[in-house]
Amino acid sequence: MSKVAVLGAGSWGTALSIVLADNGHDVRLWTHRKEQADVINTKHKNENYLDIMIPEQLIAFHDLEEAVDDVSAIVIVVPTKAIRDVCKQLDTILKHKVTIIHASKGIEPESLKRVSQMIGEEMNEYTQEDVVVLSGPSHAEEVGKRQPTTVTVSSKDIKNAELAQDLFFNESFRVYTSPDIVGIELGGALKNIIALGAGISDGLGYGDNAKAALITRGLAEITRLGTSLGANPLTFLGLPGVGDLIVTCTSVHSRNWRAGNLLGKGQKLEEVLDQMGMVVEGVRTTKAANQFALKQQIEMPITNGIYKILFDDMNPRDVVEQLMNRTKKEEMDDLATLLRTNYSK
Ligand SMILES: NC(=O)C1=CN([C@@H]2O[C@H](COP(=O)(O)OP(=O)(O)OC[C@H]3O[C@@H](n4cnc5c(N)ncnc54)[C@H](OP(=O)(O)O)[C@@H]3O)[C@@H](O)[C@H]2O)C=CC1
Ligand SMILES: O=C(CO)COP(=O)(O)O
Repeated sequence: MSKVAVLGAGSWGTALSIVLADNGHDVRLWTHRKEQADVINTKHKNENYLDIMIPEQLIAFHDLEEAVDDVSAIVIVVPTKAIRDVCKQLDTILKHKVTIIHASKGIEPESLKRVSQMIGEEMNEYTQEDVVVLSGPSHAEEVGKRQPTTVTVSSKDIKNAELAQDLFFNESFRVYTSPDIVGIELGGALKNIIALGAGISDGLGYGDNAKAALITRGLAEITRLGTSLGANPLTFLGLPGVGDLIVTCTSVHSRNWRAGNLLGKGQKLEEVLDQMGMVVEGVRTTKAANQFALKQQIEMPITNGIYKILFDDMNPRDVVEQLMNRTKKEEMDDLATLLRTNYSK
């Protein structure tokens, strides 16, 4: 059994710690708030994040140096905007080489960097090739209850991905591997934009037809952006692509869907984020993807519409009207070309 530190004691960090503790590992859950570590260690609950009892062998730490002392693997699960800060701290205190896994889903506005790239940039002894991503349709609320869940791990070095697979795999948490880290990271990040859209659609009172259209056409534009950055288009048909799109667009557990739902009901972005109390990654990722799509002339009308609702205060109904009245086109056009090109390689 291994000694593993999980950095980030929100809902996902807590749920992944439970999986690791169930597998018999010595798990240290690090939080940047001392009072939260004390509550977890006395009540064995992380009340504001996950309504579930935490195994007693799972210990929360506030001191990062203590949390990572002598561990063989570190799982980073803070919101994407905190990745660089946490890695900078880690870089000054890590005394030995470990397996680094991350489970965060977002990309950085301006740079469009993926999380493994940010980790590689902030940690001297590591490159993005060393990092493993864990992603897939996996709401913390269900993982914490040991309900059947499947995810995918990926790294440039397949041995690292297999190490992560061995750490997490159990009878209710099935872990696949994939060689396509670019696609796995982008699938997990970009689906949050579409989940905001699905929430907006439900908030407006539209039905299943509209949501199915958003998921399907959303998948098309995510695939377009992903492949332009080097992802394999087939990855978007797997768990971290269509799988994660389905789970986030159709579940009340999703923070992105819930935020979108409030926007669709007429609330403003600031008030929505104030009441969420948890990270809504899709907001920053919409900004990043929209900037990139405009610059590279990649067709992403749904992302662009959601950007206008979030940042230009455009009325969601007007955005839907614009989307529905775009120029007539063939459904498959460039996607068919993408898939054909990939198959013929
Ligand atoms: N929740 C889920 O089901 C899933 C989430 N994810 C991804 O995991 C990542 C984390 O999400 P989730 O756990 O839901 O988020 P939460 O909002 O539930 O928790 C985020 C945690 O990170 C902490 N944090 C924020 N900034 C820092 C910082 N600078 N240093 C240290 N800790 C910090 C927060 O602390 P504080 O309490 O002080 O705010 C909080 O404990 C996201 O990228 C998300 O997309 C992926 C799959 C499933
Ligand atoms: O990524 C997730 C499930 O796979 C969680 O999505 P939310 O952040 O929208 O809750």
